[in-house]
Amino acid sequence: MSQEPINKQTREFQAETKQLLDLMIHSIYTNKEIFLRELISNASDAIDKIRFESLTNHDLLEGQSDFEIFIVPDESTHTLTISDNGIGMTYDEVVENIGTIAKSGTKSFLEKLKEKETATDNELIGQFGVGFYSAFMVSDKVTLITRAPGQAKGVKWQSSGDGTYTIEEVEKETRGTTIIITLNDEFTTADGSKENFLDRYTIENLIKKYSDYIRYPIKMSFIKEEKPKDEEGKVIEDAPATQTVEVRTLNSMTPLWTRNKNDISAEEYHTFYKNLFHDWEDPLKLIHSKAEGTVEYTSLLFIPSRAPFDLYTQKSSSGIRLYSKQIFIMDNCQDLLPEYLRFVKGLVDSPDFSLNISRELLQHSKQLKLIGKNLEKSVLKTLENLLTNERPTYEKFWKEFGKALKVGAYTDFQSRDKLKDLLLFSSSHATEELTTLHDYIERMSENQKVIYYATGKDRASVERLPQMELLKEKGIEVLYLYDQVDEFTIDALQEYKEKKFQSISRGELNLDDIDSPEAKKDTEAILKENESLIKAIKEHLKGKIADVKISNRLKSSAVCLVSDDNGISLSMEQILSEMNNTMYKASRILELNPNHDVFTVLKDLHEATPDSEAFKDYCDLLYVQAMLIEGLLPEDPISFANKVSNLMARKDK
Ligand SMILES: Nc1ncnc2c1ncn2[C@@H]1O[C@H](COP(=O)(O)OP(=O)(O)OP(=O)(O)O)[C@@H](O)[C@H]1O
Repeated sequence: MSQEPINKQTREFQAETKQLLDLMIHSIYTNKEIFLRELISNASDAIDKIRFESLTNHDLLEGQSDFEIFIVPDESTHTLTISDNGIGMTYDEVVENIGTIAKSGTKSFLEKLKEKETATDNELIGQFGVGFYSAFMVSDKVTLITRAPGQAKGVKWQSSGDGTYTIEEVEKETRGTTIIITLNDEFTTADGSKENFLDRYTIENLIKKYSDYIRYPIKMSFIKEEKPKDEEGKVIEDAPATQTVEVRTLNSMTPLWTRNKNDISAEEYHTFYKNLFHDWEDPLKLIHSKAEGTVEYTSLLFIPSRAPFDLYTQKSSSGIRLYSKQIFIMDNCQDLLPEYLRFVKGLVDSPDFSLNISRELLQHSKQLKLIGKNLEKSVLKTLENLLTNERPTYEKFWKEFGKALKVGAYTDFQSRDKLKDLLLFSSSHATEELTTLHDYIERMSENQKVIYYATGKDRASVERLPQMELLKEKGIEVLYLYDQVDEFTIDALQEYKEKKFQSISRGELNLDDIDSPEAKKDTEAILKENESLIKAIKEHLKGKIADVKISNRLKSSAVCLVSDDNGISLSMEQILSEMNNTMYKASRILELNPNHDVFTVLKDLHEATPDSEAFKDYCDLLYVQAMLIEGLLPEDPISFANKVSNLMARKDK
């Protein structure tokens, strides 16, 4: 670094940051007081970091190891100052962390906010940490002065939230970060405004409410007015009062999880959760447990009420924090819970971990694996109990996180078995209700050999499938799969309680009466009788389909497209092609309904002139019809449209 300080520069915020600041300033969030919680949480994180790093590099502390956060309200300047002696930031870190939005969650938050479809602003904003920028909700100007340990110079950053900020190097004696908020007039006087953030009593209450558990003292000075006392210790009433400054610690610093769970109220748990994980809503469920024995730990886990927007993107990280004897080691501790449970938030505190354990070592630690196993077990047990005893709550959970469990059952071989009883599906059994696989089996008749399922984008499109008609008529229940992952999950499970899964659009239907030897004989007879017709259709559609069959699954529709039992299904082919993977193709089988009038027309056309244009057009039209029913687009829509038009104008011969 050069000796000369870097002079003041004015820089522009990144476009997305500007957008976020605009939202803050124009105040979409009514609960403005949370700005203090956010800044204190940042300060506490910064102290956590230096505390941790100083274990291996004591010099970082620069001789100052009493960690603290200090708050100074100043009536004369209308400022509120929050200082910490944490890790601070270098010049580049300030630019990186404060001028840009690096977090994908924030980006997707902004996108969602633009759409404004799913929730109100308050709900949305509550779902992600508004962080540092929340200071702009209450201020005209924010100044940040910071110095990282070992750096000769500090950095001063300042902005009025108007799209630009200034940054320069400055002298700063002590390590850490000081944030000076110049409060907007609205927040400096008690009259006419809801909040006065210069009022010590207000600040004290806010700290109690949001930041009581913070592990470092949050201090503020109070002016104490006292009348002097005489030699006997009696107050001298007529003497003028003297003012003394008294520094008080505002928070109790007792980590909630170390307390006895019978002494903790639901509200305390919820406030703790909301503060630590920046959620706006209470958690759906919490699990607080202590384990002693081979491995000793306390865990406090929360199942949120709502899934974050980025849960299913790869960037989403685990929400588990690791502590050792109440000292923070790391957040996003991925190895504690399997990937599919990454929506679970919480913490683990175990004296069995050394504080300076590296992520790499941790990954291989036996204790971590053991704790992880127990945590997974207790989350699944909690979900099982919810499913059995609190079905509406479980369904609420399922709506938010069901997909995570389905992905788990598909990708996590070891957990598949544990997850299968927790899965819910729509089915033909009841319109509004979801079913477990267990309940499906319970309702099955003794003769039913397999569990039927159908895929489609929603209930209406599945119910319109021609293949459904027969099953409905026979009163056979069919699971409806709407989610892309569903079919992968079903494929991975293969069977449930020894009943295999069977797509209604694949292979044989395995229905007793239609697959009976007599029915088979019938189909074979029709096939034989129409051998040359079938051959001609197959020949004409060569390259598009693998086979033509006489169907035993159609009632009133003329055709349907199915795939065989090997390889992938048609719906999976579509999913893969949406992911730009066109390597895998389902083998298409065109099934014809021999009882449909179209079949007779086709037969007559073929018998009259085996290779007439009309016959070929009819084959094409039937094929495209079958594709459309499956939600597939015709390869040549113009030719299809022309053929339909010709038919409508009865120009075909
Ligand atoms: N007091 C501080 N000391 C050191 N670094 C800080 C401080 N405040 C903020 N930062 C840095 O700025 C970054 C951005 O802060 P911001 O509050 O916007 O988000 P965050 O804390 O990362 O996320 P979230 O608020 O969602 O937990 C932090 O990750 C941290 O690196």
